Amino acid sequence: MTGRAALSVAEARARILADAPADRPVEMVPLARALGRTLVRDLASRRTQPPYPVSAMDGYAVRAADLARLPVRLTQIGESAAGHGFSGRLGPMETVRIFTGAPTPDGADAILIQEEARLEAGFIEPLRSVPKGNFIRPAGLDFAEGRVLLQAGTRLGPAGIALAAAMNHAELPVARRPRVGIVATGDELVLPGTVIGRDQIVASNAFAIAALVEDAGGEPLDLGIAHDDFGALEIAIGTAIDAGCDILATSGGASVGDHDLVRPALAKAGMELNFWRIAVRPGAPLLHGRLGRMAIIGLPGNPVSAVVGGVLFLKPLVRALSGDLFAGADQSEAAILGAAVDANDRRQDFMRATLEPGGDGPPIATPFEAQDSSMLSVLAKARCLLIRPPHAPAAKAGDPCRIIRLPG
Ligand SMILES: Nc1nc2c(c(=O)[nH]1)N[C@H]1C(S)=C(S)[C@@H](COP(=O)(O)OP(=O)(O)OC[C@H]3O[C@@H](n4cnc5c(N)ncnc54)[C@H](O)[C@@H]3O)O[C@H]1N2
Ligand code: MOO
Repeated sequence: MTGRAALSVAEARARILADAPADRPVEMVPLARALGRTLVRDLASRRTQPPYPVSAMDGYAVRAADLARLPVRLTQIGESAAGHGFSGRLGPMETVRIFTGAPTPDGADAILIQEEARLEAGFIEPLRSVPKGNFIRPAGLDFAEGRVLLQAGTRLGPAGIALAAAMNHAELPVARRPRVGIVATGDELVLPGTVIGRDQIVASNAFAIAALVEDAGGEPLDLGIAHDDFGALEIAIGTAIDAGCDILATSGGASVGDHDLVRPALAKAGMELNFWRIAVRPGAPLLHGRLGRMAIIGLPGNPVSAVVGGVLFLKPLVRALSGDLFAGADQSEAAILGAAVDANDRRQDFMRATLEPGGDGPPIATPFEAQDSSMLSVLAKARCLLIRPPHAPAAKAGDPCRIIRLPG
């Protein structure tokens, strides 16, 4: 970092999201593949639910007035089960055996549960009176045909998917998952599970970034490892464009060293740079730009910096391109410091921390001693990032703080 004022985390995220195209390609997906997808159109019900009055219990369909003065004896004239209603009509002192979910027969206005009736000499003898409407779910209790029950921008979870099914939609209009090309850069990198030479290290960033993308609702596309030369980077950039990537996420080569070629290679390919380097720790050499319709997020190579940059910037962009109207919402939540922390400098700090339940209050976040941005062993133990605002004064255990939970 140089001494000049760098963008804040919030400004950088806002600029990335402001640059994201609002019109997302739409695709229809079957209900079974809709989990986590975002609706792009309001969904109105194609039917009324329940479509007719139904019984909420197993028992007897009755006329409440017949039970006003007990004892009485009712004659059972038929049965109504779910899927097999009773086609006749209930007259005075008549009853129909009924089961949960079955249509209420014409003439009946209440359900007497079977625990409150007994069979007496071939008749049904109610043990109590019931009010009109007892245990009857009226038609349209849940929803009526034509009503919009799921709004555009809704992220579909189990309940939303069930509701869409109940509304008689087999396929749902959702935003196409953004495709994210991922390229790791560095001469030292080799794939896990291969023979590792001297001076080589195992490439791990692409796996973390792909997992983050998948978790956020995107479609990761691994473009492999590009060596630190213009040719290799050009090929990777070209492959991302040809594959129709919405985003190209690079890792490594983002800093100021002689072999940090990502920015010059992207510039050579025609990228319009939005910004490079921000006031954050870890992950300062973050880059954002645009190459045609493809957004570029250049993440630093340090493994923790790559993940933190992924959580803070790539995830909201993937969410935005997935149709999520709240993609830019603050991801942070309140917590209590579990240990003292030093005063912060001008970079907003995201310290790796444990997270424990705080009883009735907010959870307790305790930062690890080791905060080096190369240490995946610490990141993997962390449950959250403890946010230290720029120029925050020293704070002690018990002070309020803000955190971002880490995925997984
Ligand atoms: N003189 C300066 N040096 C550095 C600065 C600076 O401002 N001035 N910034 C530092 C900061 S902050 C960071 S973060 C790093 C980021 O550098 P790069 O993005 O160029 O990353 P590399 O140099 O390529 O790699 C850094 C580190 O991470 C390892 N790495 C890279 N890719 C992967 C991968 N896919 N999987 C696992 N590990 C990876 C790489 O071997 C290096 O050890 O720059 C500082 N320097
Ligand atoms: O920002 Mo770098 O991520 O300090 O290590």
